[in-house]
Amino acid sequence: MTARILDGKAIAAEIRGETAQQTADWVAKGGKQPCLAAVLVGSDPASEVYVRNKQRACERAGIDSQLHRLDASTSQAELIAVVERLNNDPHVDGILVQLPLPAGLDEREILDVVDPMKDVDAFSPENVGLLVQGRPRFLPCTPHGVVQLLKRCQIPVPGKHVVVIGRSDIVGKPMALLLAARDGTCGPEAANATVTIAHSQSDDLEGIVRSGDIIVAAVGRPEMVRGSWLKPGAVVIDVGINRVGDRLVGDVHFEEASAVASAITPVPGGVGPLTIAMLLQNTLMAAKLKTGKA
Ligand SMILES: Nc1nc2c(c(=O)[nH]1)N[C@@H](CN(C=O)c1ccc(C(=O)N[C@@H](CCC(=O)O)C(=O)O)cc1)CN2
Ligand SMILES: [Mg+2]
Repeated sequence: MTARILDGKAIAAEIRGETAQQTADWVAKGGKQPCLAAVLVGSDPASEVYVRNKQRACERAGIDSQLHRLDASTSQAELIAVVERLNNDPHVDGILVQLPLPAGLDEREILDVVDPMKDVDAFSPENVGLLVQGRPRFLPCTPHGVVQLLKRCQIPVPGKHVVVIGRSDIVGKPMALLLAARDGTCGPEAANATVTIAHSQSDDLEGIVRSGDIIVAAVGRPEMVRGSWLKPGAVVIDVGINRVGDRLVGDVHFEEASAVASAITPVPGGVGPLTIAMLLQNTLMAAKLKTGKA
């Protein structure tokens, strides 16, 4: 079997186009141009690329953007003060603090300060809580991107066994919630899957992965999931982005997996671009929510 390649880059472009149109319609009707403020602390090269790509995507979608660059030596109190200033700035609709933060800064405490109505990453406790309760405000970008990818590639999810490998706050946990959501919860994104969360400490991880119809790999370990771990015909969604020398690889061994799976996302060009596409949607939604017209 040679797996079908799920072209996340093309789907992200399609979604960005839809958001650009929706933004133009909103502004034409007298709505305020949405504005996204990104906070980048330090100069991690990958974060620099992601923030630049977010700004470029905003520009192309007709969304205003700001970049607040802070030195790696910024203190916790200084960073909190910047976030609070953005919370109180009426021009700013969406705020994101690019992760990871430099060592010494308490990520959780910073994310707790972001105004939940401007929290377009959906990382604040209030927005995570709403998602858990099945009445989300903003959907978290990467998991929402995965659900859109599955939907737009017409991959059947209801009733399927999805194995999510990884339990991070950003991907694993919200991914499992969205995929397991029942109709009428989590909006049209409800997926009605049977979900297993597996991780590095799971007994018989290979056996668990082999029981999955759909595998979402988000462990952060280069090429950890081997082709021999997969059920023939499984769908493989690789959320990992790992730099190995000058190569970018996912958490799945792509060549081996492609020989066994029915469909697979590449790295790069799979899930990554969808994260940014979904961020734009959340930013437009934040601008609309402010007026009570979302
Ligand atoms: N505040 C946030 N921080 C981080 C998030 C996030 O959603 N919010 N996610 C990741 C980084 N990230 C966005 O911020 C992100 C990662 C990767 C991509 C992407 O398009 N990747 C490309 C490859 C690009 C490359 O060469 O590195 C791909 O997969 O094709 C977009 C966004 C952690 N931090
Ligand atoms: Mg990818």
